[in-house]
Amino acid sequence: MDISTVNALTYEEFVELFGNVVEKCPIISAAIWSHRPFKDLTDIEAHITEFIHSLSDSGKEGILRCHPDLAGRDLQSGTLTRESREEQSQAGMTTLDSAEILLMHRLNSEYKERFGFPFVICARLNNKADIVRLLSERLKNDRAAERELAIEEVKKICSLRLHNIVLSGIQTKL
Ligand SMILES: NC(=O)N[C@H]1NC(=O)NC1=O
Repeated sequence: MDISTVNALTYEEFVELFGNVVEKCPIISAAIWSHRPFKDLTDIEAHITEFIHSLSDSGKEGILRCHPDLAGRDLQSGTLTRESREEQSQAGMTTLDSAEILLMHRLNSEYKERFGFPFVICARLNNKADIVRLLSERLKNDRAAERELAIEEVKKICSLRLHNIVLSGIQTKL
């Protein structure tokens, strides 16, 4: 799919296609649609980044709260979004043994208790061991630093989702 195809999408088509590039935050694609025509994919990403950075701290934390836990309840009950399921599967979260699931639950709860939002990391860029190590390490950060770090991870997830949509040409959805 080239950029002229993207620029020709109606608002409804655009949100249908890009609505989940930031997990469960279709408002972001709804907002950036009005910035068409986009020069290229990098331009779309820049508008998404600008939107996210313009949010207050509570707005950024709201974005983080839209993310499902890694190896959490949604994964166990099969209610993850398609994108999240694929990402969690790629990071090995779908094949944890019961001790590893318990460890993830314990660390996720500890993290949420401390920061008030879930631990977010780009699962496609990390394996199981990285995730457990970074979850433990990031628990030591202060809330402001952790919020910013987690938002950087949201941007990485978003970038990979965007590239996936455009490069794999999910034309069937158009
Ligand atoms: N909590 C969390 O990091 N969730 C996610 N990360 C990712 O790459 N996909 C997700 O759903």
